[in-house]
Amino acid sequence: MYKLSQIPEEYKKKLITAEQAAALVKDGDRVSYGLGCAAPYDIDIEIGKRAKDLHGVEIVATTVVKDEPYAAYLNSDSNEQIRFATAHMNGFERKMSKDGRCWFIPILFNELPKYWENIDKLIIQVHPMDQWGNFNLGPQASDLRGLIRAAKTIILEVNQNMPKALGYETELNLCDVDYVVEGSNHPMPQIPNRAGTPVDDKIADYIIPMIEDGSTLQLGIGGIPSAVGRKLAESDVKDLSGHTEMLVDSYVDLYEAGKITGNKNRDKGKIIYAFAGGTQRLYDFINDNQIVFNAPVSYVNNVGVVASIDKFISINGCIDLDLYGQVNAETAGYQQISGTGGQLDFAQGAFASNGGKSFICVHSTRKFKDGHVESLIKPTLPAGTVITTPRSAVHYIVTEYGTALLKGKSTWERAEALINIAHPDFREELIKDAEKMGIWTKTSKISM
Ligand SMILES: CC(=O)SCCNC(=O)CCNC(=O)[C@H](O)C(C)(C)COP(=O)(O)OP(=O)(O)OC[C@H]1O[C@@H](n2cnc3c(N)ncnc32)[C@H](O)[C@@H]1OP(=O)(O)O
Ligand SMILES: CCCC(=O)O
Repeated sequence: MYKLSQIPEEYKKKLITAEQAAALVKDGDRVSYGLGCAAPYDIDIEIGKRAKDLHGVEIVATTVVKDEPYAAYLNSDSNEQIRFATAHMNGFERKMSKDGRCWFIPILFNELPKYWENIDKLIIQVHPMDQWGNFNLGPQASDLRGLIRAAKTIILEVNQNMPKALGYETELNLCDVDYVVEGSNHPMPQIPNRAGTPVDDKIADYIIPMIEDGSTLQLGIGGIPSAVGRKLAESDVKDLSGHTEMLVDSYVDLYEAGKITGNKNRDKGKIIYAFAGGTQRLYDFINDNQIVFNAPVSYVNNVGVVASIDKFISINGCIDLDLYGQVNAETAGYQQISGTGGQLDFAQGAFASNGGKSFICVHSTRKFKDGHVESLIKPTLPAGTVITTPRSAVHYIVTEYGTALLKGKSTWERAEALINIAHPDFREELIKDAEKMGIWTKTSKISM
Protein backbone atom coordinates (compact mmCIF):
# COMPACT_ATOMS: atom_id res chain seq x y z
CA MET A 1 0.00 0.00 0.00
CA TYR A 2 1.13 3.57 -0.60
CA LYS A 3 0.96 6.24 2.06
CA LEU A 4 -1.67 8.85 1.24
CA SER A 5 1.03 11.43 0.52
CA GLN A 6 2.72 9.11 -2.04
CA ILE A 7 -0.37 8.55 -4.18
CA PRO A 8 -0.21 11.62 -6.50
CA GLU A 9 3.49 10.99 -7.24
CA GLU A 10 3.03 7.25 -7.82
CA TYR A 11 0.04 7.95 -10.09
CA LYS A 12 2.19 10.28 -12.19
CA LYS A 13 4.96 7.67 -12.44
CA LYS A 14 2.52 5.06 -13.74
CA LEU A 15 0.75 7.38 -16.16
CA ILE A 16 1.47 6.56 -19.81
CA THR A 17 -0.26 7.22 -23.13
CA ALA A 18 -2.49 4.73 -24.92
CA GLU A 19 0.21 4.44 -27.58
CA GLN A 20 2.83 3.58 -24.95
CA ALA A 21 0.46 1.04 -23.40
CA ALA A 22 -0.08 -0.65 -26.78
CA ALA A 23 3.69 -0.75 -27.30
CA LEU A 24 3.97 -2.95 -24.18
CA VAL A 25 2.17 -5.77 -25.99
CA LYS A 26 4.81 -8.19 -27.26
CA ASP A 27 4.75 -11.01 -29.80
CA GLY A 28 3.26 -14.17 -28.28
CA ASP A 29 1.48 -12.27 -25.47
CA ARG A 30 -1.86 -13.39 -24.10
CA VAL A 31 -3.82 -10.19 -23.53
CA SER A 32 -7.15 -9.91 -21.72
CA TYR A 33 -9.70 -7.16 -22.33
CA GLY A 34 -11.81 -8.38 -19.37
CA LEU A 35 -15.58 -8.81 -19.45
CA GLY A 36 -18.57 -6.62 -20.19
CA CYS A 37 -17.94 -2.86 -20.20
CA ALA A 38 -14.29 -3.42 -19.17
CA ALA A 39 -13.01 -3.75 -22.75
CA PRO A 40 -10.70 -0.77 -23.49
CA TYR A 41 -11.21 1.69 -26.35
CA ASP A 42 -8.14 3.90 -26.72
CA ILE A 43 -5.54 1.20 -26.05
CA ASP A 44 -7.38 -1.17 -28.40
CA ILE A 45 -7.21 1.49 -31.13
CA GLU A 46 -3.44 1.78 -30.59
CA ILE A 47 -3.00 -2.01 -30.59
CA GLY A 48 -4.96 -1.94 -33.85
CA LYS A 49 -2.39 0.47 -35.32
CA ARG A 50 0.37 -2.03 -34.44
CA ALA A 51 -1.61 -5.11 -35.47
CA LYS A 52 0.19 -5.90 -38.71
CA ASP A 53 3.58 -5.87 -36.94
CA LEU A 54 2.51 -8.25 -34.16
CA HIS A 55 2.98 -12.03 -34.22
CA GLY A 56 1.08 -14.68 -32.26
CA VAL A 57 -0.80 -12.36 -29.91
CA GLU A 58 -4.01 -13.73 -28.39
CA ILE A 59 -6.71 -11.37 -27.15
CA VAL A 60 -9.17 -12.99 -24.73
CA ALA A 61 -12.33 -11.07 -23.87
CA THR A 62 -15.87 -11.84 -22.91
CA THR A 63 -17.65 -8.78 -24.11
CA VAL A 64 -21.36 -9.75 -23.84
CA VAL A 65 -22.50 -6.13 -23.79
CA LYS A 66 -20.32 -4.57 -26.49
CA ASP A 67 -21.36 -4.91 -30.09
CA GLU A 68 -18.54 -3.09 -31.78
CA PRO A 69 -15.58 -4.93 -33.27
CA TYR A 70 -12.17 -4.36 -31.72
CA ALA A 71 -9.73 -2.20 -33.69
CA ALA A 72 -7.25 -5.03 -33.06
CA TYR A 73 -9.52 -7.28 -35.17
CA LEU A 74 -10.41 -4.75 -37.85
CA ASN A 75 -6.76 -3.87 -38.46
CA SER A 76 -5.17 -7.31 -38.28
CA ASP A 77 -5.13 -9.62 -41.29
CA SER A 78 -4.64 -13.04 -39.78
CA ASN A 79 -4.31 -15.22 -36.70
CA GLU A 80 -0.56 -15.12 -37.22
CA GLN A 81 -0.80 -11.50 -36.11
CA ILE A 82 -3.64 -11.55 -33.56
CA ARG A 83 -6.17 -14.28 -32.72
CA PHE A 84 -9.16 -13.95 -30.40
CA ALA A 85 -10.90 -16.08 -27.79
CA THR A 86 -14.07 -15.53 -25.80
CA ALA A 87 -16.14 -17.24 -23.14
CA HIS A 88 -19.36 -15.85 -24.67
CA MET A 89 -20.21 -14.80 -28.20
CA ASN A 90 -22.18 -11.79 -29.29
CA GLY A 91 -22.72 -10.30 -32.76
CA PHE A 92 -19.20 -9.30 -33.70
CA GLU A 93 -17.63 -12.32 -32.01
CA ARG A 94 -19.89 -14.51 -34.18
CA LYS A 95 -18.51 -12.67 -37.17
CA MET A 96 -14.91 -13.11 -35.99
CA SER A 97 -15.64 -16.79 -35.39
CA LYS A 98 -17.10 -17.22 -38.91
CA ASP A 99 -13.88 -15.63 -40.22
CA GLY A 100 -11.91 -18.26 -38.27
CA ARG A 101 -10.46 -15.55 -36.00
CA CYS A 102 -12.19 -16.25 -32.68
CA TRP A 103 -12.38 -19.39 -30.57
CA PHE A 104 -14.91 -20.19 -27.91
CA ILE A 105 -13.98 -21.10 -24.34
CA PRO A 106 -16.73 -23.32 -22.85
CA ILE A 107 -17.50 -22.24 -19.29
CA LEU A 108 -19.76 -22.63 -16.33
CA PHE A 109 -19.91 -18.95 -15.56
CA ASN A 110 -19.78 -19.38 -11.77
CA GLU A 111 -16.36 -21.04 -12.20
CA LEU A 112 -14.85 -18.54 -14.63
CA PRO A 113 -12.60 -16.60 -12.17
CA LYS A 114 -10.81 -19.88 -11.39
CA TYR A 115 -10.03 -20.67 -15.03
CA TRP A 116 -7.79 -17.71 -15.76
CA GLU A 117 -4.05 -18.22 -15.92
CA ASN A 118 -1.02 -16.85 -17.80
CA ILE A 119 -2.43 -13.47 -18.74
CA ASP A 120 0.56 -11.40 -19.88
CA LYS A 121 -1.31 -8.09 -20.09
CA LEU A 122 -4.67 -7.30 -18.50
CA ILE A 123 -6.00 -4.14 -20.16
CA ILE A 124 -9.33 -2.89 -18.81
CA GLN A 125 -11.38 0.29 -18.50
CA VAL A 126 -12.07 1.56 -14.99
CA HIS A 127 -13.68 4.45 -13.12
CA PRO A 128 -11.22 7.25 -12.13
CA MET A 129 -9.06 6.78 -9.01
CA ASP A 130 -10.27 8.16 -5.67
CA GLN A 131 -8.15 10.02 -3.10
CA TRP A 132 -7.15 6.71 -1.47
CA GLY A 133 -5.66 5.33 -4.66
CA ASN A 134 -8.59 3.00 -5.42
CA PHE A 135 -9.90 2.50 -8.95
CA ASN A 136 -13.46 1.24 -9.09
CA LEU A 137 -13.64 -1.55 -11.66
CA GLY A 138 -17.09 -0.54 -12.92
CA PRO A 139 -20.13 -2.84 -13.05
CA GLN A 140 -18.32 -6.07 -13.89
CA ALA A 141 -16.86 -7.60 -10.72
CA SER A 142 -17.81 -10.82 -12.51
CA ASP A 143 -14.51 -12.66 -13.15
CA LEU A 144 -12.15 -9.66 -12.89
CA ARG A 145 -10.48 -10.84 -9.68
CA GLY A 146 -9.51 -14.07 -11.42
CA LEU A 147 -7.95 -12.04 -14.25
CA ILE A 148 -6.16 -9.72 -11.82
CA ARG A 149 -4.71 -12.75 -9.99
CA ALA A 150 -3.52 -14.27 -13.27
CA ALA A 151 -2.14 -11.07 -14.85
CA LYS A 152 1.59 -10.39 -15.05
CA THR A 153 1.04 -6.74 -16.05
CA ILE A 154 -2.08 -4.67 -15.32
CA ILE A 155 -2.85 -1.62 -17.46
CA LEU A 156 -5.89 0.50 -16.65
CA GLU A 157 -7.65 2.82 -19.09
CA VAL A 158 -9.49 5.42 -17.01
CA ASN A 159 -12.90 6.37 -18.36
CA GLN A 160 -14.88 9.07 -16.56
CA ASN A 161 -18.09 7.62 -17.98
CA MET A 162 -17.56 4.28 -16.27
CA PRO A 163 -20.10 4.14 -13.43
CA LYS A 164 -18.83 3.56 -9.92
CA ALA A 165 -20.22 0.18 -8.98
CA LEU A 166 -20.48 -0.44 -5.27
CA GLY A 167 -20.14 -3.99 -4.07
CA TYR A 168 -17.61 -6.65 -3.20
CA GLU A 169 -14.22 -6.98 -4.94
CA THR A 170 -14.98 -3.89 -7.01
CA GLU A 171 -11.82 -1.89 -6.26
CA LEU A 172 -8.20 -2.16 -7.38
CA ASN A 173 -5.54 -0.08 -5.62
CA LEU A 174 -2.87 1.89 -7.46
CA CYS A 175 -0.17 -0.16 -5.71
CA ASP A 176 -1.43 -3.28 -7.56
CA VAL A 177 -1.48 -1.57 -10.95
CA ASP A 178 1.46 -1.30 -13.37
CA TYR A 179 0.32 1.46 -15.74
CA VAL A 180 -2.52 3.95 -16.04
CA VAL A 181 -3.82 5.58 -19.23
CA GLU A 182 -6.23 8.50 -19.08
CA GLY A 183 -8.57 7.61 -21.93
CA SER A 184 -10.75 9.77 -24.15
CA ASN A 185 -13.85 8.89 -22.07
CA HIS A 186 -15.70 6.86 -24.65
CA PRO A 187 -19.44 6.60 -23.90
CA MET A 188 -20.55 3.34 -22.27
CA PRO A 189 -21.96 0.69 -24.63
CA GLN A 190 -25.69 1.27 -25.02
CA ILE A 191 -27.88 -1.84 -25.05
CA PRO A 192 -31.54 -0.94 -24.89
CA ASN A 193 -34.04 -3.54 -23.66
CA ARG A 194 -35.34 -5.33 -26.72
CA ALA A 195 -38.89 -4.33 -27.62
CA GLY A 196 -40.73 -7.63 -27.18
CA THR A 197 -42.48 -9.18 -30.17
CA PRO A 198 -46.11 -10.29 -29.78
CA VAL A 199 -44.75 -13.84 -29.37
CA ASP A 200 -42.41 -12.71 -26.56
CA ASP A 201 -45.42 -11.07 -24.91
CA LYS A 202 -47.49 -14.27 -25.10
CA ILE A 203 -44.68 -16.21 -23.47
CA ALA A 204 -44.41 -13.58 -20.75
CA ASP A 205 -48.17 -13.89 -20.18
CA TYR A 206 -47.72 -17.56 -19.25
CA ILE A 207 -44.90 -16.81 -16.84
CA ILE A 208 -46.27 -13.78 -14.95
CA PRO A 209 -49.07 -15.69 -13.14
CA MET A 210 -46.45 -18.20 -11.93
CA ILE A 211 -44.43 -15.48 -10.18
CA GLU A 212 -45.56 -15.00 -6.60
CA ASP A 213 -45.29 -11.86 -4.51
CA GLY A 214 -41.95 -11.86 -2.67
CA SER A 215 -40.00 -13.58 -5.47
CA THR A 216 -36.38 -12.84 -6.39
CA LEU A 217 -35.70 -12.48 -10.10
CA GLN A 218 -32.91 -13.43 -12.48
CA LEU A 219 -33.69 -12.15 -15.95
CA GLY A 220 -31.31 -13.16 -18.74
CA ILE A 221 -30.47 -11.50 -22.02
CA GLY A 222 -32.87 -11.37 -24.97
CA GLY A 223 -36.40 -10.45 -26.00
CA ILE A 224 -38.37 -12.82 -23.75
CA PRO A 225 -36.74 -11.93 -20.40
CA SER A 226 -37.17 -8.24 -21.39
CA ALA A 227 -40.88 -8.80 -22.06
CA VAL A 228 -41.26 -10.50 -18.66
CA GLY A 229 -39.57 -7.54 -16.94
CA ARG A 230 -41.74 -5.01 -18.75
CA LYS A 231 -44.99 -6.92 -18.08
CA LEU A 232 -44.08 -7.53 -14.43
CA ALA A 233 -43.59 -3.78 -13.99
CA GLU A 234 -47.20 -3.31 -15.22
CA SER A 235 -48.62 -6.27 -13.22
CA ASP A 236 -50.09 -6.66 -9.71
CA VAL A 237 -47.13 -8.77 -8.56
CA LYS A 238 -45.34 -7.02 -5.69
CA ASP A 239 -42.49 -7.15 -3.19
CA LEU A 240 -39.86 -8.35 -5.67
CA SER A 241 -36.07 -8.58 -5.32
CA GLY A 242 -33.19 -8.94 -7.76
CA HIS A 243 -30.30 -11.39 -7.81
CA THR A 244 -29.04 -11.66 -11.34
CA GLU A 245 -25.99 -12.40 -13.39
CA MET A 246 -26.59 -9.56 -15.86
CA LEU A 247 -28.19 -6.35 -14.65
CA VAL A 248 -30.35 -4.90 -17.41
CA ASP A 249 -32.72 -1.93 -17.78
CA SER A 250 -35.70 -4.09 -16.76
CA TYR A 251 -34.52 -3.84 -13.16
CA VAL A 252 -34.69 -0.03 -13.35
CA ASP A 253 -38.21 -0.33 -14.81
CA LEU A 254 -39.22 -2.63 -11.95
CA TYR A 255 -37.60 -0.33 -9.39
CA GLU A 256 -39.29 2.76 -10.84
CA ALA A 257 -42.62 0.91 -10.84
CA GLY A 258 -42.20 0.35 -7.08
CA LYS A 259 -41.96 -3.43 -7.52
CA ILE A 260 -38.52 -3.88 -5.94
CA THR A 261 -38.56 -3.94 -2.15
CA GLY A 262 -35.46 -6.11 -1.71
CA ASN A 263 -37.32 -8.02 0.97
CA LYS A 264 -35.55 -11.37 0.42
CA ASN A 265 -33.99 -13.78 2.90
CA ARG A 266 -30.41 -13.12 1.74
CA ASP A 267 -28.64 -9.82 0.90
CA LYS A 268 -31.76 -7.95 2.00
CA GLY A 269 -32.31 -4.61 0.34
CA LYS A 270 -29.75 -5.18 -2.41
CA ILE A 271 -30.06 -6.02 -6.07
CA ILE A 272 -27.10 -8.38 -6.50
CA TYR A 273 -25.48 -8.70 -9.93
CA ALA A 274 -22.26 -9.86 -11.62
CA PHE A 275 -22.15 -7.49 -14.60
CA ALA A 276 -24.32 -4.86 -16.25
CA GLY A 277 -25.25 -3.90 -19.77
CA GLY A 278 -27.96 -1.46 -20.75
CA THR A 279 -28.66 2.16 -21.48
CA GLN A 280 -27.23 5.27 -19.82
CA ARG A 281 -30.27 5.14 -17.52
CA LEU A 282 -28.99 1.83 -16.12
CA TYR A 283 -25.42 3.12 -15.70
CA ASP A 284 -26.77 6.22 -13.89
CA PHE A 285 -28.83 3.93 -11.64
CA ILE A 286 -25.71 1.92 -10.77
CA ASN A 287 -23.39 4.88 -10.15
CA ASP A 288 -22.55 5.12 -6.42
CA ASN A 289 -25.84 3.42 -5.53
CA GLN A 290 -25.83 1.19 -2.44
CA ILE A 291 -29.00 -0.55 -3.58
CA VAL A 292 -27.32 -2.25 -6.52
CA PHE A 293 -24.50 -4.48 -5.32
CA ASN A 294 -21.89 -5.81 -7.73
CA ALA A 295 -20.24 -9.10 -6.75
CA PRO A 296 -18.03 -11.77 -8.32
CA VAL A 297 -19.76 -14.39 -10.38
CA SER A 298 -18.39 -17.09 -8.04
CA TYR A 299 -20.88 -15.66 -5.52
CA VAL A 300 -23.71 -14.42 -7.73
CA ASN A 301 -23.98 -17.58 -9.85
CA ASN A 302 -23.03 -20.02 -7.09
CA VAL A 303 -25.72 -22.70 -7.16
CA GLY A 304 -25.79 -22.89 -3.34
CA VAL A 305 -26.22 -19.12 -3.00
CA VAL A 306 -29.04 -19.05 -5.56
CA ALA A 307 -30.65 -22.09 -3.91
CA SER A 308 -30.60 -20.37 -0.53
CA ILE A 309 -32.84 -17.52 -1.74
CA ASP A 310 -36.52 -18.39 -1.34
CA LYS A 311 -38.90 -18.11 -4.32
CA PHE A 312 -36.04 -17.67 -6.77
CA ILE A 313 -37.29 -17.18 -10.34
CA SER A 314 -34.86 -17.67 -13.23
CA ILE A 315 -35.91 -16.72 -16.77
CA ASN A 316 -33.63 -17.43 -19.72
CA GLY A 317 -33.85 -18.07 -23.45
CA CYS A 318 -32.66 -20.85 -25.72
CA ILE A 319 -32.14 -21.60 -29.40
CA ASP A 320 -33.83 -25.00 -29.63
CA LEU A 321 -34.49 -28.19 -27.67
CA ASP A 322 -35.35 -31.81 -28.29
CA LEU A 323 -38.18 -34.08 -27.22
CA TYR A 324 -36.13 -35.34 -24.28
CA GLY A 325 -35.98 -31.77 -22.99
CA GLN A 326 -32.27 -31.22 -23.71
CA VAL A 327 -31.74 -27.48 -24.15
CA ASN A 328 -29.37 -25.78 -26.56
CA ALA A 329 -28.90 -22.08 -25.82
CA GLU A 330 -25.63 -21.55 -27.64
CA THR A 331 -25.14 -23.12 -31.05
CA ALA A 332 -26.82 -23.30 -34.44
CA GLY A 333 -25.55 -26.73 -35.42
CA TYR A 334 -21.76 -26.39 -35.48
CA GLN A 335 -21.81 -22.59 -35.25
CA GLN A 336 -21.29 -21.06 -31.81
CA ILE A 337 -23.92 -18.34 -31.33
CA SER A 338 -23.70 -17.47 -27.67
CA GLY A 339 -22.49 -19.47 -24.65
CA THR A 340 -23.50 -21.52 -21.64
CA GLY A 341 -22.98 -18.47 -19.48
CA GLY A 342 -24.92 -18.81 -16.28
CA GLN A 343 -27.89 -20.71 -17.67
CA LEU A 344 -27.09 -24.01 -15.97
CA ASP A 345 -26.03 -22.28 -12.72
CA PHE A 346 -29.42 -20.57 -12.44
CA ALA A 347 -31.50 -23.51 -13.69
CA GLN A 348 -30.09 -25.67 -10.90
CA GLY A 349 -30.08 -22.96 -8.23
CA ALA A 350 -33.64 -21.77 -8.90
CA PHE A 351 -35.08 -25.29 -8.82
CA ALA A 352 -33.32 -25.99 -5.51
CA SER A 353 -34.63 -22.76 -3.95
CA ASN A 354 -37.65 -22.97 -1.62
CA GLY A 355 -40.59 -22.25 -3.93
CA GLY A 356 -38.15 -21.48 -6.77
CA LYS A 357 -38.79 -21.98 -10.48
CA SER A 358 -36.57 -22.00 -13.54
CA PHE A 359 -38.08 -21.12 -16.91
CA ILE A 360 -36.34 -21.66 -20.23
CA CYS A 361 -38.24 -19.89 -22.98
CA VAL A 362 -38.29 -20.29 -26.74
CA HIS A 363 -40.50 -19.34 -29.68
CA SER A 364 -42.22 -22.45 -31.04
CA THR A 365 -40.86 -21.81 -34.56
CA ARG A 366 -38.22 -19.81 -36.38
CA LYS A 367 -38.42 -18.44 -39.91
CA PHE A 368 -35.01 -18.64 -41.57
CA LYS A 369 -33.56 -16.18 -44.07
CA ASP A 370 -34.51 -18.42 -47.03
CA GLY A 371 -38.15 -18.33 -45.84
CA HIS A 372 -38.48 -21.87 -44.48
CA VAL A 373 -39.97 -22.34 -41.03
CA GLU A 374 -38.71 -24.87 -38.47
CA SER A 375 -40.08 -26.05 -35.17
CA LEU A 376 -37.63 -25.15 -32.40
CA ILE A 377 -38.87 -28.17 -30.48
CA LYS A 378 -37.14 -30.89 -32.48
CA PRO A 379 -37.19 -34.68 -32.18
CA THR A 380 -33.40 -34.69 -31.82
CA LEU A 381 -30.95 -31.82 -32.07
CA PRO A 382 -28.97 -31.28 -35.29
CA ALA A 383 -25.37 -32.50 -35.56
CA GLY A 384 -22.93 -30.20 -33.80
CA THR A 385 -25.49 -28.88 -31.33
CA VAL A 386 -24.22 -28.34 -27.81
CA ILE A 387 -26.36 -29.14 -24.77
CA THR A 388 -26.38 -26.10 -22.50
CA THR A 389 -28.85 -27.38 -19.92
CA PRO A 390 -29.17 -31.17 -19.69
CA ARG A 391 -32.68 -32.62 -19.56
CA SER A 392 -32.19 -33.56 -15.92
CA ALA A 393 -31.74 -29.88 -14.97
CA VAL A 394 -34.66 -28.43 -16.94
CA HIS A 395 -37.67 -27.34 -14.86
CA TYR A 396 -40.15 -25.48 -17.11
CA ILE A 397 -40.03 -24.88 -20.86
CA VAL A 398 -42.27 -22.09 -22.10
CA THR A 399 -43.41 -21.24 -25.63
CA GLU A 400 -46.27 -19.05 -26.86
CA TYR A 401 -48.45 -22.19 -26.58
CA GLY A 402 -47.93 -22.71 -22.85
CA THR A 403 -45.63 -24.17 -20.21
CA ALA A 404 -44.23 -27.71 -19.97
CA LEU A 405 -43.10 -28.96 -16.56
CA LEU A 406 -40.32 -31.49 -17.16
CA LYS A 407 -38.93 -32.23 -13.69
CA GLY A 408 -39.84 -35.74 -12.57
CA LYS A 409 -41.43 -36.62 -15.90
CA SER A 410 -40.62 -39.80 -17.84
CA THR A 411 -39.35 -39.58 -21.40
CA TRP A 412 -42.82 -40.09 -22.93
CA GLU A 413 -44.44 -37.64 -20.50
CA ARG A 414 -41.81 -35.08 -21.53
CA ALA A 415 -42.47 -35.70 -25.21
CA GLU A 416 -46.19 -35.27 -24.57
CA ALA A 417 -45.72 -32.05 -22.56
CA LEU A 418 -43.35 -30.59 -25.16
CA ILE A 419 -45.48 -31.52 -28.18
CA ASN A 420 -48.41 -29.81 -26.45
CA ILE A 421 -46.48 -26.51 -26.46
CA ALA A 422 -44.98 -26.99 -29.95
CA HIS A 423 -46.49 -25.10 -32.88
CA PRO A 424 -49.74 -26.90 -33.92
CA ASP A 425 -48.45 -27.25 -37.52
CA PHE A 426 -45.61 -29.46 -36.29
CA ARG A 427 -47.37 -31.56 -33.64
CA GLU A 428 -48.40 -34.47 -35.88
CA GLU A 429 -44.89 -34.82 -37.28
CA LEU A 430 -43.38 -34.65 -33.80
CA ILE A 431 -45.74 -37.41 -32.60
CA LYS A 432 -44.54 -39.64 -35.47
CA ASP A 433 -40.93 -38.90 -34.50
CA ALA A 434 -41.66 -39.61 -30.83
CA GLU A 435 -43.23 -42.95 -31.84
CA LYS A 436 -40.11 -43.86 -33.84
CA MET A 437 -37.94 -42.86 -30.87
CA GLY A 438 -39.98 -45.08 -28.52
CA ILE A 439 -41.05 -42.18 -26.32
CA TRP A 440 -44.77 -42.22 -27.11
CA THR A 441 -47.71 -44.17 -25.72
CA LYS A 442 -51.24 -44.60 -27.03
CA THR A 443 -52.54 -42.86 -23.91
CA SER A 444 -50.68 -39.61 -24.58
CA LYS A 445 -52.99 -36.61 -24.72
CA ILE A 446 -52.26 -34.00 -27.34
CA SER A 447 -54.40 -31.02 -28.32
CA MET A 448 -54.34 -30.53 -32.08
C1 LIG B 1 -26.50 -12.60 -20.02
C2 LIG B 1 -27.54 -13.55 -19.71
O1 LIG B 1 -28.38 -13.96 -20.46
S1 LIG B 1 -27.53 -14.22 -18.20
C3 LIG B 1 -28.56 -15.65 -18.32
C4 LIG B 1 -27.89 -16.94 -18.46
N1 LIG B 1 -27.20 -17.12 -19.71
C5 LIG B 1 -27.74 -17.73 -20.80
O2 LIG B 1 -28.89 -18.17 -20.78
C6 LIG B 1 -26.82 -17.83 -21.99
C7 LIG B 1 -27.43 -18.50 -23.18
N2 LIG B 1 -28.56 -17.77 -23.75
C8 LIG B 1 -28.42 -16.77 -24.63
O3 LIG B 1 -27.35 -16.31 -24.96
C9 LIG B 1 -29.69 -16.16 -25.22
O4 LIG B 1 -30.75 -16.43 -24.36
C10 LIG B 1 -30.03 -16.73 -26.64
C11 LIG B 1 -28.90 -16.43 -27.63
C12 LIG B 1 -30.25 -18.21 -26.59
C13 LIG B 1 -31.33 -16.06 -27.08
O5 LIG B 1 -31.17 -14.68 -26.98
P1 LIG B 1 -32.00 -13.69 -27.94
O6 LIG B 1 -31.39 -12.34 -27.80
O7 LIG B 1 -33.45 -13.82 -27.63
O8 LIG B 1 -31.70 -14.35 -29.32
P2 LIG B 1 -31.84 -13.85 -30.81
O9 LIG B 1 -33.10 -14.37 -31.37
O10 LIG B 1 -31.57 -12.38 -30.93
O11 LIG B 1 -30.64 -14.65 -31.44
C14 LIG B 1 -29.31 -14.30 -31.17
C15 LIG B 1 -28.54 -14.63 -32.42
O12 LIG B 1 -28.62 -16.02 -32.67
C16 LIG B 1 -29.09 -16.26 -33.99
N3 LIG B 1 -29.94 -17.45 -33.94
C17 LIG B 1 -30.89 -17.71 -33.03
N4 LIG B 1 -31.45 -18.90 -33.29
C18 LIG B 1 -30.85 -19.39 -34.39
C19 LIG B 1 -30.99 -20.58 -35.14
N5 LIG B 1 -31.86 -21.52 -34.79
N6 LIG B 1 -30.21 -20.75 -36.22
C20 LIG B 1 -29.30 -19.80 -36.57
N7 LIG B 1 -29.12 -18.65 -35.88
C21 LIG B 1 -29.88 -18.46 -34.80
C22 LIG B 1 -29.86 -15.00 -34.35
O13 LIG B 1 -29.93 -14.82 -35.75
C23 LIG B 1 -29.03 -13.93 -33.67
O14 LIG B 1 -27.88 -13.68 -34.46
P3 LIG B 1 -27.56 -12.23 -35.09
O15 LIG B 1 -27.73 -11.26 -33.94
O16 LIG B 1 -26.16 -12.36 -35.55
O17 LIG B 1 -28.60 -12.08 -36.14
C1 LIG C 1 -20.68 -14.24 -19.88
C2 LIG C 1 -21.94 -15.02 -19.63
C3 LIG C 1 -23.14 -14.39 -20.18
C4 LIG C 1 -24.37 -15.26 -20.07
O1 LIG C 1 -24.63 -15.95 -19.09
O2 LIG C 1 -25.18 -15.24 -20.99
